[in-house]
Amino acid sequence: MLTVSDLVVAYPNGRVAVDGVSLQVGAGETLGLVGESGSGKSTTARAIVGLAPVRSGAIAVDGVDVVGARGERARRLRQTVQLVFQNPLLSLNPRMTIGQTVREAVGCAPPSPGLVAAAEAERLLGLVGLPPGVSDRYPHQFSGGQLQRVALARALAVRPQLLILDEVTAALDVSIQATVLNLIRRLQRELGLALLYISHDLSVVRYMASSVAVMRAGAIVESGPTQALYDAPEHPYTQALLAAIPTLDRAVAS
Ligand SMILES: Nc1ncnc2c1ncn2[C@@H]1O[C@H](COP(=O)(O)OP(=O)(O)OP(=O)(O)O)[C@@H](O)[C@H]1O
Repeated sequence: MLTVSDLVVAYPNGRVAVDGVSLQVGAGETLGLVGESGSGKSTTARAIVGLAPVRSGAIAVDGVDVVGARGERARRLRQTVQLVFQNPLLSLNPRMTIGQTVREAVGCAPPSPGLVAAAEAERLLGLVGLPPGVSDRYPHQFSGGQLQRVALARALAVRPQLLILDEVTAALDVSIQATVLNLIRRLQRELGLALLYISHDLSVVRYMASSVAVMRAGAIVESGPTQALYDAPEHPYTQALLAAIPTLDRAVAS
């Protein structure tokens, strides 16, 4: 579903934020991308949706080239891959009700006979666990955890095959974090989505991902199946990250 090969991203100020990254996510799989702040995780995510200045390398989403995509190819990509960020307030239009926001996204999905946008928006808001009757409310009337559900509903509305989640629970309380993580796992199972799950938090990634890539200073230093990598990390950087692992696991499991 996603193949990134030797990706180099350089910002206009000359900063090389991603320097030779390669990774793959198969259909229905979850790859975790971990690393400290500034290691280039978000830049990699932005490059995959065509929002970062790629200097060299290749990115293919479901076989479609991302780099330089315009017109119909860009439109197809916007439908196939969706990106959800840490702060949904910044990405949701404050002047639109959440019903309008999700309905608009439903309109970007491939046409489906008999699908009524308003009913589909209601269904999606229910699917992410929001109570009935919230469609007429505005973003500022929701808590952080609820807004992240709205952002997920909007992303799912276009029926993507690949979802990139960038620090989506980092701003949430630990108990809410656990609920949102479980929601994402359930949605992924039910919808068969491929996930690129980005976080600096290794305990979250262990819970979410079947394989993991560890990023440092723009490069992948180690990758492999989650269990094997956590049990026997080879790179000193991975070992240091794992030594500092927090204790979310119990909260998630409860
Ligand atoms: N628009 C930009 N222009 C110039 N440099 C940038 C830009 N965005 C990010 N950078 C730099 O690129 C590097 C990688 O940043 P990036 O946000 O991709 O890392 P990250 O691992 O996602 O970190 P964080 O979790 O803090 O977002 C950093 O040094 C950052 O300062």
